[in-house]
Amino acid sequence: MPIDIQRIEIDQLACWRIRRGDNELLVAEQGAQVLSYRQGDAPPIIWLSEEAAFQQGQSVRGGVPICWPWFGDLKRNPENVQAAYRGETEAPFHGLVRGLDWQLAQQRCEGDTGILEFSCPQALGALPGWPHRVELKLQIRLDERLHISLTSRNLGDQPVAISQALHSYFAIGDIHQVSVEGLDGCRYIDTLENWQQRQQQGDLRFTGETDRIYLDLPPTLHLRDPQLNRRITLQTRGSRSAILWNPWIDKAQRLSQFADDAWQRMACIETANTMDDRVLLNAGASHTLAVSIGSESI
Ligand SMILES: O=P(O)(O)OC[C@H]1O[C@@H](O)[C@H](O)[C@@H](O)[C@@H]1O
Repeated sequence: MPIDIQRIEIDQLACWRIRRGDNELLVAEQGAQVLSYRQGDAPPIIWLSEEAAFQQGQSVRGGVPICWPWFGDLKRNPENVQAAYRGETEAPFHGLVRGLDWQLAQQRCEGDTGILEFSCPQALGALPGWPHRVELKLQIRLDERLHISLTSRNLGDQPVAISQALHSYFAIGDIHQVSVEGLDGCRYIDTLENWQQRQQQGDLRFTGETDRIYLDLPPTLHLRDPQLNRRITLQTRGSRSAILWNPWIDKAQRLSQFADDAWQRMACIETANTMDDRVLLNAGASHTLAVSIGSESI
């Protein structure tokens, strides 16, 4: 299986493209953000907005942005995650690293696998308002699936609490037809219903704006897509929570880099450590949050 790894530029962003046979993965150094992933001629698996902007300092809409060292609105995070931020200015949504330049530590092939490794040197004490020293690394591996793993190692001498997510946007045929399998019986927080806690019955179908934090999850979820005749599988490690998100009609109009009708063609399943699944990193401890993404015909 031929593997080709190339550095390319897309507008203002330095990117890496791995080709493995007829599979292609695109990753921006900024935010160590996976931008797109497709297998052969099939529609992409990871969704990238047709209105995506490739500008410095601004997360690209689509792909897999990294939310770290907190997920979402800091004020909605557990106390110890909030306390880790000491900044005077309002804490940015989804943490501090998605618009930063990460460094490519390595690009290599191991047999049939293409590998990129990035590190975020700013997390070692230079993030604004976040005075902790954490070694933060992202490894991306492409074999017949896409494997993304984010490792945080606390190099300080005090514990530090983080929440985080691999904010994955999936490309789908039609939001009205897809379902997410594996959530049955799980607790979730419905952020659109006053953050009330509920319990999932059966598979999830999208019937309106959806913004939920699922808890106590099993390690495998599926996104079933009858229109594209496929089932995307997510296998996670180091995670018991995920955010299921679709902005639907009104919020789509308020989002940056997002076409008014794009909500029909994407759904986010964000592999996470959030709410009571947050991570407390003791001095010297490390934690890896990982997802492997594959697709099969149905
Ligand atoms: O526009 P952003 O900052 O990339 O956030 C997109 C979405 O990210 C999701 O993770 C949140 O649950 C949503 O509430 C949010 O709208």
